[in-house]
Amino acid sequence: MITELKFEHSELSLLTPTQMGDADRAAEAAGVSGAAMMEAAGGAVAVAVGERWQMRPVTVLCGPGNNGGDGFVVARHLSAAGWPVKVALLGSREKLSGDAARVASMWKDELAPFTPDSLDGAGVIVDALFGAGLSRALDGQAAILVEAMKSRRVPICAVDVPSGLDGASGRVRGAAAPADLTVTFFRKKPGHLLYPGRALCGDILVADIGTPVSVLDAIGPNTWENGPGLWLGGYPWPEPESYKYKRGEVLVLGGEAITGASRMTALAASRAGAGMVTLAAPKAVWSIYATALTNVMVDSFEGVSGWQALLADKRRTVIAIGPGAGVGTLTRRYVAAALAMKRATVLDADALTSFAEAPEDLFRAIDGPCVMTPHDGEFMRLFHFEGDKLERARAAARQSGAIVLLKGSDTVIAAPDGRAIINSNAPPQLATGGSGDVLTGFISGLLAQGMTGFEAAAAGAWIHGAAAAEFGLGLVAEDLQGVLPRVLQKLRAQLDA
Ligand SMILES: NC(=O)C1=CN([C@@H]2O[C@H](COP(=O)(O)OP(=O)(O)OC[C@H]3O[C@@H](n4cnc5c(N)ncnc54)[C@H](O)[C@@H]3O)[C@@H](O)[C@H]2O)[C@@H](O)CC1
Ligand SMILES: [K+]
Repeated sequence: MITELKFEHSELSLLTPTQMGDADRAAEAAGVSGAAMMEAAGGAVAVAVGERWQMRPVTVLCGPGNNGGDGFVVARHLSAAGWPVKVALLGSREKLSGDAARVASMWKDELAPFTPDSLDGAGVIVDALFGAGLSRALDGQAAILVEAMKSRRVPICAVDVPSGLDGASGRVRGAAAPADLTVTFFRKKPGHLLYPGRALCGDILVADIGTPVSVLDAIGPNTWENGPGLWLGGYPWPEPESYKYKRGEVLVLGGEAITGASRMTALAASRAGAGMVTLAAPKAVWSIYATALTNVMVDSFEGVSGWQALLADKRRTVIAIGPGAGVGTLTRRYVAAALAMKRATVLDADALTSFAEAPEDLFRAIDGPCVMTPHDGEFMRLFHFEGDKLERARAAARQSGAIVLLKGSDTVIAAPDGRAIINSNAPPQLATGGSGDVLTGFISGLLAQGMTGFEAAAAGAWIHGAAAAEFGLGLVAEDLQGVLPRVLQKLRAQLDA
């Protein structure tokens, strides 16, 4: 069994705007002044702008808080480097305080009026209106300027976040202009990865502004961006002493009407490294499965008692149900029988939809390690939570007691204890029929080899995205398991390097 990984200090940690405020205060308490961090932040943005764009007129839009303070530092650096710089401030210099007031006083030129005219002639705009301190929807002059930025088609560099983007949820409050480049500090925020925020940020750079990593001790991040750094250390590579049962056996329930889905799940589970994979085929369609599968064993069964007999074999450490299973009472009973074994179980697709009328029955039955992999529609049939994707997935995990992997271009993986991971490597071509069946297989295969549900779901989602990216355009779901070996070889090389 692999011990649960700890990754509080990881570079993949995500901090909400509130946590980022805590981090800034803790950094100050540790002796890094706010002024120094603001200088570092503005300096990093100026360097990023200089690296991305050739010298050209720039308009820096500054807000009334420290995000605006960063803007003044950017303006000073670019101006010193010879760039023609205009600065427009929302509000007045007199209303600025603290570090922002100090850096504003170092800007000796006149301020441009805070109107869309300030954007005239700009070859790049630095958006430093609001960052972590956004406290309400944009309105008035701020909203007018953001709308003007949106309509100008001038490249934008956002400081910390595109102003108006809520760093916690990825939602837009009032308005936000899409940036080409976003430079954020110390750690990313969930809103950089959750849609629509992700699409508004453009390329994201994380700059080190001197925040000591030890500030994370008190904050205790419980949200991460998915990446090998979270689970590669515990990845179940085949070892010389492994034998097939040590690498677990996955039992996949085969459907009667649709036989392709569970076959893809089974093949994906074996590619992901399960020692054995058995497809449980209803007697009536056994021959279809048997002729189509070679490295996957096919066992026929009849009815719930037949299924229970297959489950009775204790070597079958992981059970995967859902792809092509069919919606209805029978699938509900198959799921209940599987959950009663208290083994690692992956529930997908029809296994979830079959409980639309009585989700509580499903939650009550979950008593062992369980991973659910709903897409939005399936999720809404079982859960009725409001909020952003992170909040909904977390609430669902807490209510059901399962690891909930809520699919999408920003897949969220949440654990009942509140931890969550946002996946960010899925290319658009992954949105193709059957790709979910493959994901269920990858996760099952990793569970079979001893990963925990949370890690298996995270690693499964990541290798799924990486396989799609590796294949490129023209992908169909069946291609995913075929390119998995290349993804695994690259991961292995990364580990060995
Ligand atoms: N030590 C620190 O705290 C550091 C902060 N940094 C920067 O500071 C930012 C956070 O600074 P703040 O906490 O001052 O917050 P912001 O500068 O993001 O915004 C807060 C200000 O905007 C006003 N405001 C919020 N929403 C508004 C709305 N919709 N319409 C009009 N006014 C609105 C608030 O009343 C307040 O005056 C970060 O995003 C980052 O860019 C960096 O300089 C690094 C160091
Ligand atoms: K901003």
